[in-house]
Amino acid sequence: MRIVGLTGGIASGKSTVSNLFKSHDVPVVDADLVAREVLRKGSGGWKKVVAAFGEEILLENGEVNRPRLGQIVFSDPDKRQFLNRLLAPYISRGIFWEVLKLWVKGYKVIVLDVPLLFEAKMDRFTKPIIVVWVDPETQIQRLLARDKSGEEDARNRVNAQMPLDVKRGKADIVIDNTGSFDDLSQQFKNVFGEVSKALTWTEFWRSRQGVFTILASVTSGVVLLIKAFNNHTNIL
Ligand SMILES: CC(C)(COP(=O)(O)OP(=O)(O)OC[C@H]1O[C@@H](n2cnc3c(N)ncnc32)[C@H](O)[C@@H]1O)[C@@H](O)C(=O)NCCC(=O)NCCS
Ligand SMILES: Nc1ncnc2c1ncn2[C@@H]1O[C@H](COP(=O)(O)OP(=O)(O)OP(=O)(O)O)[C@@H](O)[C@H]1O
Repeated sequence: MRIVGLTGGIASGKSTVSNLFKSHDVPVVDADLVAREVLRKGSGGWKKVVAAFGEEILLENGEVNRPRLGQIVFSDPDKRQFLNRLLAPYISRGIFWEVLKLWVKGYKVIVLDVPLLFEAKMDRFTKPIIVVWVDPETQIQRLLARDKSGEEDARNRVNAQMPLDVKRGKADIVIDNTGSFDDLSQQFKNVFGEVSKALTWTEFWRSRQGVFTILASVTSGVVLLIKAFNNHTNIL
């Protein structure tokens, strides 16, 4: 199995590239969606965040007011680090389960779309690492056009992340998304060909996917044993 890392900056085009992978039947685990789940009302992450940031970050229905929490953490690096530390274990666990489910289903290639792949040190588990790059001005313009949240908020969000040029330096494959959608599709064709090749054994172990495979095998073995035990005791 190959776990491909897909990262970049906010609004650099990760979801657009994810959609191209999905249209080629390659499943994508989206860290932003996992992060949303771990903040759902009543979940472990929600309880920690409410205890730390207070009930003023909640909507009337008890869900987290995401724009409000966003304003707080994207304008204050300490609070953002604090939130990251609170949620990181829940997000990593959520991603692990999503990958495990796809591994059990027998998928040979899985893409992890994680905006903070390097910051969260998840790059260790992925090979190759694809960085979707755009120049800073295009990034801001696309972010403003998409989120309509104002220039200050947009710049705060961009500045909250590792600079895209640094991420580009850490990539195995760079997709330059400064051009048109057609341009992106053309680059994607080459990337897809590269990603579909099998990993060599050295790449497999160096990227720690061997560790994941062992962990996944043990976990699914334990789950099967628990199920068998439950069935057995029900019969008794
Ligand atoms: C602060 C929150 C509530 C704001 O929610 P909002 O709906 O406005 O934004 P959304 O979640 O859609 O994120 C949009 C983009 O912001 C960037 N981003 C999100 N969290 C962070 C962060 N902690 N640091 C830097 N960039 C971030 C990512 O590029 C992401 O794609 C939310 O982003 C959040 O819970 N962040 C912490 C969890 C996290 O680290 N998520 C990233 C997954 S790796
Ligand atoms: N090549 C392109 N030309 C024009 N617009 C583009 C191009 N690629 C992406 N976009 C647009 O830019 C915006 C950001 O793209 P996308 O949502 O894919 O970024 P993202 O990296 O997933 O963002 P986030 O980190 O916030 O999840 C979207 O509105 C998308 O339609």
